[in-house]
Amino acid sequence: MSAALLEATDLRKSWAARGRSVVALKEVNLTVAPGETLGLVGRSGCGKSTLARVLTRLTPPQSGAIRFRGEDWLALSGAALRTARRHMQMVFQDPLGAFNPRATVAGALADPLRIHDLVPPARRAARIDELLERVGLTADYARRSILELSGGQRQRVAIARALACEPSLIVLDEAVSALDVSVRARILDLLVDLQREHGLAYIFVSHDLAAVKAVSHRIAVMEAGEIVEEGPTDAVVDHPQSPAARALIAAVPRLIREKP
Ligand SMILES: Nc1ncnc2c1ncn2[C@@H]1O[C@H](COP(=O)(O)OP(=O)(O)OP(=O)(O)O)[C@@H](O)[C@H]1O
Repeated sequence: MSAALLEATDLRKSWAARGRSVVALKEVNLTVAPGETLGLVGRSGCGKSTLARVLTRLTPPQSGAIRFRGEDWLALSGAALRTARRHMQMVFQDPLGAFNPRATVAGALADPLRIHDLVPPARRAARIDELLERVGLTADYARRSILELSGGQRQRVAIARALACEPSLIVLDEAVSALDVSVRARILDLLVDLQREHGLAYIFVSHDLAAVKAVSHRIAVMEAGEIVEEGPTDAVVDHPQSPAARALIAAVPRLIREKP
């Protein structure tokens, strides 16, 4: 039996755009172990978001296989898929698009608790307070509207909503890219703390190698729909082998590169 939490094999995906076909993924293979962060990095348009969407089953691949928690993930449907989905959560760059803008924070966090029947109704309010506390927000945020939050606060609520599902894997697609540097650093610290506490695995998708380096155990470098390099974070950052990895490293300011 494989020890991988997630194992993707030979994923292929093309998009139809303006009458022609764009190959976004060509035979992509990757694995993620329980409790591990795989950083997925590459320049704009290389296929990172497509891969994130295929792994989370927001988009079907043309071919390939995905095993998640020992199950054939692409074969699940109906009630079995709805039940299994809570184990793989996704956080996007713009969480506003992922929330009902009219919802309150409490409403947004109550949805997964109710849908997946994770805590009895009488315990929900207390669980929402706990989740807010876990992401560094006070309980009085529960009453606020999603619209009145800052980008960083909204991203914390998006992470809290993912945590509410008690997932084994969170796919974060450019989840900190829109935040200013100090907020970004605090969210990255939060992700690392949550991983230690809950044994979560992450796929951390970003074009920003400095952010990827800060949180990842391993890095996979994508170029034109393929993973062209993959290895432990230090090996990829210190001794990049592929032109794509070298170009990404050259683009990181020297002070960040040399930070311990
Ligand atoms: N819904 C879609 N319809 C048509 N083409 C798409 C669609 N989504 C992505 N593509 C194309 O697939 C390729 C890969 O795009 P993708 O968004 O996966 O890259 P990315 O690495 O995430 O880029 P970025 O960092 O800019 O978000 C690009 O050529 C893109 O134009």
